[in-house]
This record gives sequence, structure tokens and C-alpha cells, in this order.
Amino acid sequence: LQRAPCRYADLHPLWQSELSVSGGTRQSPINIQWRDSVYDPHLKPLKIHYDPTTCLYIWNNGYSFQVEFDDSADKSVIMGGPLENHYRLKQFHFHWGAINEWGSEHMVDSKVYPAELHLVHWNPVTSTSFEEAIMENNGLVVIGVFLKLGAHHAGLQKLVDALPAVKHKDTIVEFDVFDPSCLMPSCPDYWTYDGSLTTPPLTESVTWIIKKTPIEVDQNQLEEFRMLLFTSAGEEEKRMVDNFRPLQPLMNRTVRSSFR
Ligand SMILES: C[C@@H](CNC(=O)c1ccc(S(N)(=O)=O)cc1)Cn1ccc2ccccc21
Ligand SMILES: [Zn+2]
Repeated sequence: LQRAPCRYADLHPLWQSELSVSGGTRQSPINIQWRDSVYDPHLKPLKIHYDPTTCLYIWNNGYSFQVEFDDSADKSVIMGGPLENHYRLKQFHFHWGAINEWGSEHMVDSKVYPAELHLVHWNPVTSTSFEEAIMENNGLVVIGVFLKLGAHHAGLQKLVDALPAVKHKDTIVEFDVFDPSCLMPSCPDYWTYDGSLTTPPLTESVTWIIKKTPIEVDQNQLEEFRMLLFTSAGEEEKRMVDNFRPLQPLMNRTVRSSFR
């Protein structure tokens, strides 16, 4: 299946500078080839403890909609998996396509999903803030969850209902209690590899944890994502779709799996 037209550079000013980091050796996203991934028996189960009251607000940042969390304490944290210590949840956001045939950033054996959720965490042991952590070698952990077309997702609907309030770039709406654990598939299996942010500054500071099993969302929920705009109020409207980065070379990396 043809990948979406790579309209990446014209998508958004922030990305017009889209050049893979000069000399980048661990860029994201990648195509995860199941047969090349290596089962690592030392990988522990991922432990997730999110406190729903740390949820602050939703906003449209001009390339996705993002839910921000209070990361001033170790209240919403992940640990275990490939991680040496705990990481704090800072925000989550999504990437999606104009149609169901594409939209995810990562692929599995060249299979594309209509959307992908990213839960962004930072290392409070080696950094004093998120902004500092994005420049650290293993400063960030992003959990990627694929979305596939299927049953209505009740947990996601609470998010979807708030989207009309953040239709335009730089709009924000309070979102007080939400537990992002409801967006996690029950299957514990994941792949993990060393990568980067998929938007500028594209820093190579991310330990990626990609869940093997997608969550199901229905057509109406995907279409609500596609009603968002890249543009601010008063500007000529540009629908917020195809906000994913093209695949990057694997280079000298091995993807490890937590499952046989
Ligand atoms: C980190 C940026 C903001 N970007 C992110 O926080 C971020 C988080 C996760 C992903 S993803 N899709 O990989 O999960 C992508 C971006 C701010 N920022 C701080 C310094 C800075 C310099 C230039 C541009 C932006 C800058
Ligand atoms: Zn992302």
C-alpha cells in the first residue's frame, strides 16, 4: 500500500526545517521488522501508575492535540520494562492520517495504522525538568500505542468530546480528571529501541516502547481528530491530518521484543 504522500515539509512551519538531524544515527519513527527484532528475556514487564488527578488541560499546539500533566512530583510514573529508573508522565498526543489507510508514525512489518498515541515521559533522576531531559541521552521515554479501526472506545470518547473546544491552533481547554491507562491495550507485549523525537528538535534522547497490540477506536472518533485545524482562528483553515513523520533508517540499531 502506498504510504501517504509525504506532505511532511509543507504541513507545518515547525517542520519546514525538516531535515533529519545532521548525522543522526538514531532517528524515529522506524519500520519494526518482526523477524529482525530480538527477544530479550531480561526485559521486565512495564509498570504504569498514572494518577488521573494530575491531568491538567488539552491544547492544540499546531501539529497535534496534546493532554498535559502535572509533572512536579512522582505521581504519574512508569518503571520496569527496559528502564533503569522511573519516568514522569508529561503529556500525551496523537498522530493520524487524512484517511484510515495511513496515519501512524511507526510501522510493523510495513503495516500502517490509522493513528498512533504517544505518551511522553521524562527522567527526573538525571534531569531537573522536561526541557532539560529532551537533551539527555536517555532523558525521555515515549510509549507508542497503535489505533486501529474497530469498536467504539469509551475512554477515548471523553477526549474526543473536548476536541471541538481546541479546534484552532493555540486553543486550550481544561481537562481535569483523565486516566490515560484506559488507552493502554491489556496485552503486555512491546518492542523497544533507541530513537528520537519525531518533531523538531528531533533530539536523540528517546527510549521508545511500542505496544504490540493496537487499541480499537471507531470511525466517528477518527473523524473527530480530522476536524481539528493546524491553523489559528482567522487564518485560512488547514485540516490537521497527516501529522506524522516519514520513516527513518534503522542504521546500526536492534529492536528488542519483550515476547517470543
Ligand atoms: C521539545 C519541544 C516540544 N516537543 C516535544 O515535547 C515532543 C515530545 C514528543 C514528541 S514524539 N512525537 O516524538 O513523541 C515530539 C515532540 C519544545 N522544545 C524545546 C526546545 C526546543 C527547540 C526547538 C524546537 C522545540 C523545542
Ligand atoms: Zn508523537
